[in-house]
Amino acid sequence: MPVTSGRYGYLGPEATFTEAAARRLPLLLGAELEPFATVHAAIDAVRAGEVAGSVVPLENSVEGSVNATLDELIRGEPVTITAELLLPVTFTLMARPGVELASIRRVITHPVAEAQCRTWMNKTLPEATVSLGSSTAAAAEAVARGVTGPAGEVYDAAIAAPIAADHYGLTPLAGDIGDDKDAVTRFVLVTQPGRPPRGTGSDKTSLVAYIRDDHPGALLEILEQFSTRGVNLTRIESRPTGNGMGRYCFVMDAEGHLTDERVGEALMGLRRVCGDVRFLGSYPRADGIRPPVGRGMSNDDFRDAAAWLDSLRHA
Ligand SMILES: O=C(O)C(=O)Cc1ccccc1
Repeated sequence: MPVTSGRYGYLGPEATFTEAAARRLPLLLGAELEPFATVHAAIDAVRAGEVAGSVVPLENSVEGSVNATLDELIRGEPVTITAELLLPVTFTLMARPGVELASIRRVITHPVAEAQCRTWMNKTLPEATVSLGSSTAAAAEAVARGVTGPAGEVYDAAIAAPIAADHYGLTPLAGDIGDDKDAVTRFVLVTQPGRPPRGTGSDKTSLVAYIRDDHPGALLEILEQFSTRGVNLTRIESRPTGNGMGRYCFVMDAEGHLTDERVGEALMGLRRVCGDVRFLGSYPRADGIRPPVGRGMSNDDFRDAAAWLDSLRHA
């Protein structure tokens, strides 16, 4: 059994949006935080027991899922989500002191930031090329240190969090350059599998369903498990399993907690119709929404029905 500690990891280096998210997570208040260079390294440290958990970006309101994170949840040794946090993000273009906006030709940033600043970049710096790095802070650090790209190219500027400019000694050239001013990113705390936090009445359950033998209606079968039990899905996404062309799994977020009868019944249904099901955790919703429970779908309704069946079987 790996040894865990009170330390937590996050997608680094220092001054990433993920660090800001980790510092806002109530569960991690006062915890020692350690940066990791990639999502993979941050989650592998959880698997190895080097840290008690890691905070990673999962999805963005504009760009969608962070595939590096989804793939860690889908493949390899299982880990679970214990908490989520929503963070508004604003982007700043920054360069070494003395570099002028008009002279910028090469920019580096994280893929999520690149997607969100595309309109501004096309309008303001149409000649510039944008390279992708492992995080916005790694991009800022590369600019500050004059790190060169694979073809020896020097990056003139980075798109990163406003605090990254201060942190890496760069000069902000333009602030709030995101196309959607209300963009929000969802971050999750990933830990080793274990008993989920208690249900709060405002919870989400994440899971991965792997199809058993591709066949017509396979996705419908999966969806039916939720709809017939009145469980609303807040997200569903297909990802390649990594085991051959055309093999997909579905990553889903459902409303409710593992201990809710309707969620438990839906999970049992999935277990019957899927090749495999990976439980990715039940945790409090960051938006605090308490969705209404449909008629006949409450815990009491399910328990009452189970007791009735039992009475028939044992009459
Ligand atoms: O690169 C970062 O700073 C991250 O934490 C990932 C990210 C990038 C862009 C928006 C939100 C999160």
